[in-house]
Amino acid sequence: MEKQTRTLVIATKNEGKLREFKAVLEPLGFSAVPVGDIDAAIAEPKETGMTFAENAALKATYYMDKTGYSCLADDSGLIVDVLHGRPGVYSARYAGPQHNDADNNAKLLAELSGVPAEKRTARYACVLVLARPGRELLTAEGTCEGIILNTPAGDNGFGYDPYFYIPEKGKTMAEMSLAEKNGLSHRGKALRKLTDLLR
Ligand SMILES: O=P(O)(O)OP(=O)(O)OP(=O)(O)OC[C@H]1O[C@@H](n2cnc3c(O)ncnc32)[C@H](O)[C@@H]1O
Ligand SMILES: [Mg+2]
Repeated sequence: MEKQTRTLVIATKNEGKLREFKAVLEPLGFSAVPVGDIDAAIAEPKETGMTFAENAALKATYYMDKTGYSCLADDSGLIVDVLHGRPGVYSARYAGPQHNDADNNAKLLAELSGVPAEKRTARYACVLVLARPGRELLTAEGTCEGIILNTPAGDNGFGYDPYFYIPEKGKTMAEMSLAEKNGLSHRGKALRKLTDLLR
């Protein structure tokens, strides 16, 4: 019973997200198991929602139904002001369905070409949904403000992190350790809210 309630299946196929989840959840006594370890054959659901919240709920419910476990899903993305919120919910597939970080970053830079630094404001947003058999969904969200650089810096993180600069820290998210990123990121904030709800 104890173990059952403390195991969280992480409903993501993204290794970068999984690393961040484990770093926050495991010290709090949760065992964070990627859904691929439960059943590698489960196909990814189509993310048909128009919002992060809809897609996070869709993924959490889908994987709970497939596995029978409590499943924690994350839907997140990059919101760029001068691009009217793009890529937003399409962040993973901005440059096409292949989910390629390099292609997505190249497209982002092309869209921002000629835009001066002061107009390159952006934020990351994350919505987490925990689906538990027979219970209501739990939701938590977080955001993190930054500026989109023209040249990448750092090798940590994933996705848009080498271009996502945090002025207060004087570095990009890809220049931060896992712990430092989790301390201020959209996902870290959402995760702390969610684990508070579980106490
Ligand atoms: O759906 P799952 O399987 O969780 O994995 P995914 O990568 O497809 O995840 P999303 O559908 O939520 O798309 C989120 C995209 O937004 C970007 N993103 C989100 N959080 C990020 C972060 O912390 N650092 C860099 N890029 C991030 C990145 O391109 C992600 O692929
Ligand atoms: Mg996805």
